Amino acid sequence: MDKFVSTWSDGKTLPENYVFSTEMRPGEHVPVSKNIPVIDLGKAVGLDRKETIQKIIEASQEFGFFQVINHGVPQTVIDDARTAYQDFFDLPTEEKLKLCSSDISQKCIYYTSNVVYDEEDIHAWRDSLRHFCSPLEECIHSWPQKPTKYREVVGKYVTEVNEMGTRILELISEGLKLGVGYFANELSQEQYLSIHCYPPCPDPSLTLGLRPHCDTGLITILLQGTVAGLQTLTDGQWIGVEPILDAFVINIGYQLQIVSNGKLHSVEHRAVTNKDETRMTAAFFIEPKGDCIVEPAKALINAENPPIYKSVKYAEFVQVFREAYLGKIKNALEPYMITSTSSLSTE
Ligand SMILES: O=C(O)CCC(=O)C(=O)O
Ligand SMILES: [Fe+2]
Repeated sequence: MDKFVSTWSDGKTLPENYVFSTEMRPGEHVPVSKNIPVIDLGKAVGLDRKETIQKIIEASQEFGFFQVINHGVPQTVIDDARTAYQDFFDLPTEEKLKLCSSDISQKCIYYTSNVVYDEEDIHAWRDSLRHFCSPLEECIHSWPQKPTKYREVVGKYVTEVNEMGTRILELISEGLKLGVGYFANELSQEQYLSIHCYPPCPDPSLTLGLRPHCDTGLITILLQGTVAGLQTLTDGQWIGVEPILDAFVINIGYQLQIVSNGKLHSVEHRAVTNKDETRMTAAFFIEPKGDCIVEPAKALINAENPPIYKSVKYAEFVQVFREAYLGKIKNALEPYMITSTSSLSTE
């Protein structure tokens, strides 16, 4: 089982099946941007609440991304989880391989590049651990048994991060004028965590840690740490998201773009590698249940603002998304757009 990058890489050679096409390669110079808003979530209570909501909505429209500080997730919870992630990836290969699977229905898997590794021509420079988090009391038994503290500390982490995510969704709901608790139902009841480990790479200009994609669900909450690597496509240009220790990067997923009827944007992003340091990130995804029907919120639809997306069953959407991810179709949202190019293609 030597397909895992951290197992075989000597940091000196970049095999051909990790070299992306010229158009996909990240190249050398991508500036880190300070433009993506950093929002103080502590201000979401009291006098500054309205202004904070405004900032979240504007950032979600303009960038599809923002960072949050003063977010209420206790420092010890973040530190302990980070140690647990690190300790997991430091385990002997045989231990990690116990969780190796390409069966995406498994509740906890250790995989490399992409869960559909065998279907890819070019692989991404990354090993990942992914596990479901909802309902926690059921999923937790599938999580790694080693390091021994993993379940306890990551259990606390996902509980806190989910609670913060719920607060952010509540602010978004208020900002979109959808009322209280719009997302507090099956729209947000599926959660999972992906911990990505990007080992040092001999030539970061030729490969990617994670291909360009938009996230499928409502929102993603990423602990990026201090090593840069996340980039977003803004106005046709890739820009780096500034690493801020202990801040969380929030991004809008496709389902929130649908619910907001295109008001909020799910923006393409990718992860690049670097030569010197291992980069480890934790992405927490808040998503609808598989059988949940997602559609533009009725409160946002009127004669001037007709729906621009069709209703879609979330599990079906995820299927289409996987094909888009592998480049089989261009844009996962396209089949669900009411004013889509389908009318043009009949000409
Ligand atoms: O690791 C990162 O910086 C990005 C992770 C990400 O975009 C994802 O898991 O969907
Ligand atoms: Fe993502």
